[in-house]
Amino acid sequence: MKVTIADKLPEEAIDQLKQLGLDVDNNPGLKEKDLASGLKDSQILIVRSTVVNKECIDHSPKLSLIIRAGAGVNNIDIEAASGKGIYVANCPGKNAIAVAELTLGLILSLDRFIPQNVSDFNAGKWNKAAYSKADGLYGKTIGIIGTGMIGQEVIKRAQGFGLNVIAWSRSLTSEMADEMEIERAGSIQEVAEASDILSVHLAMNAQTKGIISKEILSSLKDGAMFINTSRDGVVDEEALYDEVKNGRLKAGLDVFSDEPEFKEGEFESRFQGLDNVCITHHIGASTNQAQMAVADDAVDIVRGYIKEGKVRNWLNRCEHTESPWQLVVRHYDKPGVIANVMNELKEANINAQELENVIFDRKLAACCTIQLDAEPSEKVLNNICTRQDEVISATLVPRS
Ligand SMILES: NC(=O)c1ccc[n+]([C@@H]2O[C@H](COP(=O)([O-])OP(=O)(O)OC[C@H]3O[C@@H](n4cnc5c(N)ncnc54)[C@H](O)[C@@H]3O)[C@@H](O)[C@H]2O)c1
Ligand SMILES: O=C(O)[C@H](O)COP(=O)(O)O
Repeated sequence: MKVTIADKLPEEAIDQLKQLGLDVDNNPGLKEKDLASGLKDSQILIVRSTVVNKECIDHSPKLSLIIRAGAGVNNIDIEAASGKGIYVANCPGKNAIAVAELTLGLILSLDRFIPQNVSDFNAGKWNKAAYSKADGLYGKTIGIIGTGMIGQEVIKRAQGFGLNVIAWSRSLTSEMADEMEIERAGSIQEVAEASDILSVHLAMNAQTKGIISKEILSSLKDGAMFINTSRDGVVDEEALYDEVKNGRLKAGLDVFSDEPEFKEGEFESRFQGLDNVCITHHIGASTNQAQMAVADDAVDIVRGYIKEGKVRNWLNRCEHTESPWQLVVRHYDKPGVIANVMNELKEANINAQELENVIFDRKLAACCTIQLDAEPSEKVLNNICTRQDEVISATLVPRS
């Protein structure tokens, strides 16, 4: 089995994949356009931020599993993968601490002018007067949008700095907020109005696109900080640019819309040269600790897939099949039994949506559970049970 790696993974992970007996095509320089021509003979593709588009999926006949070695999966066309029966999985939480650490770094940098301090020092300029105008963080309020893995790690670190925390998240309950010792807000707007610092930690998807709108940004206090280490698409970047250009807000960003696809080289951004903006190179996840943790997780997903046929962190599984009926067939474990059951269902024009077959100790008998899109008639059930040398029992269970 062949695995293609289209981003940089630690050597240890490459070795572990080889030890699993895989043919490893380690090609970290591959870009979206390279992948778009397809992977002719790879069954598994591992990426970090490299885009896996529909063309890649349509032109990769053997591809069966795509792993995002990281958290955000907006670089993968999941809809196209689902249409071709390709598993998509990610490695959630493994880089959350690293991103939280960077988030605090951006906040401290903006408050204490750390990048400008260093850059002036290196240029031989001493400027204690200008750089003694920091406000300090203690006792201020940070607003957290999205209390997932990263949001929660940011909360702990912010509390360590003596910041008060107010948060909004779609699934944040009062009990959870009490446990985290934070204030729970009813809306993003409410968080923005109360915050000296607003930090966003949402996944990027159709519902969160532009969720940090012009109105949200304009309801931040004068001089407030806006921090984004999630994805550029969650914020109205035009509005953000206006707010930082006119000097009303400060921004700490690890993600922005014209982020280069290449790893090293010249580039231009409208955010360059603004003193109230601190931008890093999408390095939230790029500590050794996080990269090792993510890579270990990716290897473990591959291991589970090739050894047990199971995909951990499987993202594109249909959670709710409409199958109203479940057929449980206990049967003798020999060739053709399930095929005969399926044939009876096919004759009755009944579709089997999900199927699981498990085998008992002694390897004589097995149990097959099949989710059906329609109710089989008595006649179909009788036909299945008639093969007494194959079927022990067939029971129809309505799924509620
Ligand atoms: N800068 C980096 O290097 C870096 C590293 C890791 C993750 N990230 C980004 O940060 C994001 C969050 O990562 P995480 O590990 O905390 O993920 P997570 O899955 O634990 O949290 C995601 C959060 O987004 C919220 N969310 C998702 N869909 C939503 C919707 N439709 N409406 C409202 N809320 C929604 C969830 O409720 C949750 O609070 C990732 O998706 C990724 O884009 C960036
Ligand atoms: O979603 C993520 O995990 C991050 O954005 C990390 O991106 P990277 O793997 O390209 O560093």
